[in-house]
Amino acid sequence: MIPSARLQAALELLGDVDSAARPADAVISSWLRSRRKMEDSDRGKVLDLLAELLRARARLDWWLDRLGRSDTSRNRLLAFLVLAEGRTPEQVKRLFNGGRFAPAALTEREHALLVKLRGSTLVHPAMPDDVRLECPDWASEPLRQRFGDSFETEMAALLSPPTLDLRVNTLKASRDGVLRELTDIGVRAETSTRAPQGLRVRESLSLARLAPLKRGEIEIQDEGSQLVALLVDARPGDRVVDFCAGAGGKTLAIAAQMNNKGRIIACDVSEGRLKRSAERFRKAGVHNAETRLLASETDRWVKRHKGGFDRVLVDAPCSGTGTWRRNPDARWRATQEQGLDALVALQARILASAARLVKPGGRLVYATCSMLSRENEEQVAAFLAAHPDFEALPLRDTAPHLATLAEGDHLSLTPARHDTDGFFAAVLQRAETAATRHPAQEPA
Ligand SMILES: C[S@@+](CC[C@H](N)C(=O)[O-])C[C@H]1O[C@@H](n2cnc3c(N)ncnc32)[C@H](O)[C@@H]1O
Repeated sequence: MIPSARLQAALELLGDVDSAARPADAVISSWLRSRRKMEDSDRGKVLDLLAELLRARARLDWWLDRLGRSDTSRNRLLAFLVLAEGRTPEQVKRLFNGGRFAPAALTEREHALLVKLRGSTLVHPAMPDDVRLECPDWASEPLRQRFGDSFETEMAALLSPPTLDLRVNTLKASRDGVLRELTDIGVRAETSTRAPQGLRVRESLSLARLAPLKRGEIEIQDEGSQLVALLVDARPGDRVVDFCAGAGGKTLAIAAQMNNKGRIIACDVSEGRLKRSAERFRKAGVHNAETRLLASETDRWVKRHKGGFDRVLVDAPCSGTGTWRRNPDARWRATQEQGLDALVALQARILASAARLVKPGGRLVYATCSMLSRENEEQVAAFLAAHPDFEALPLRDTAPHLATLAEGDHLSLTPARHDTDGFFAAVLQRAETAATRHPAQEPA
């Protein structure tokens, strides 16, 4: 594919992402399905460029606004080519040449824009900090409060490209075996530092090269997400609920921990996601998982099964602030759709309802991929205040090998500190019944 054709493909894709109500990864999946014949390397280059454009959005729009231009996809791309890639207006003109697969030829006004931008870079001294750091207004204050002096470092880490992390599915393969296979075909992979079944790939590659992925022997899963699934500490034979299972990423990891023994129920309010999870269970050789579509968090199924489970994971819908490396568009989407207040209220309702499923002595794990205290520590504190039969178990006790990843009692991961997505997880235990805790006091 010639460079101008790749630019045209990136421009079309950016236009689709900008105009869609769906997250960028859903738009990209549809686009990939319609471009099956495109060479892997071309696809990779188009997607890398799209990710760069999405990561630079606030800075590009700042420049366009300063120069009195509208923030169209085309203007963003033009500005990016000069500001981020250092191209001259003449070079851009040669790419935007109106050829068969190339972007339409530059207008005079567009050429003038390029000339005004020539010699500048993405960042300008007059740029407000939040623009420079690509931090949306709604998240700036809570993230500054959360990180204090480390705010800039954390924001900068969220602008770096994400790592490709894999989890080896122990139902089908061993980590050593998969690592050997990947190394043999020249993939630069290494074992994860903390997740026992994790591998990290240190290069940008086409997933088509990963044969174990096709065979269901590995899943793509951030190391942080793998650690959250580990905290559920599900044992073979347990009864487990994954309350917000989505497309089953954590359900798969938990089913493998359970060695396919016992029962895990993947619940969600999204039928589409649950369908995808069921397909993934089949591919991964998971036999102990089933899906349960809920009408809402208070679906009658929850009441009917109260006190029935050893482990309940609530991987709550959240602002996704911890995943901005991976989903740069989420910054500009999260609160447009729901608003942080509404999300926090929903999390509280989900947590309270799902807690009913936990049996005495059982555990409730509350997790988010958010880095905002309101969705994390404050949410857990409010839950504990309203549910005196639950207590928080310190991470140093539930997972001593992960103790250094704790803030207070809970797991707290950030891209800058741990080179994972941002994750939070709290392990909450329901008290045993008085009868089990104090058998001596039972009436004869
Ligand atoms: C963070 S995602 C889950 C990701 C998934 N656990 C994984 O590891 O791939 C949150 C999920 O919560 C679901 N959800 C939203 N509202 C819900 C509710 N009221 N009850 C249960 N699940 C809900 C969403 O559909 C979404 O799939």
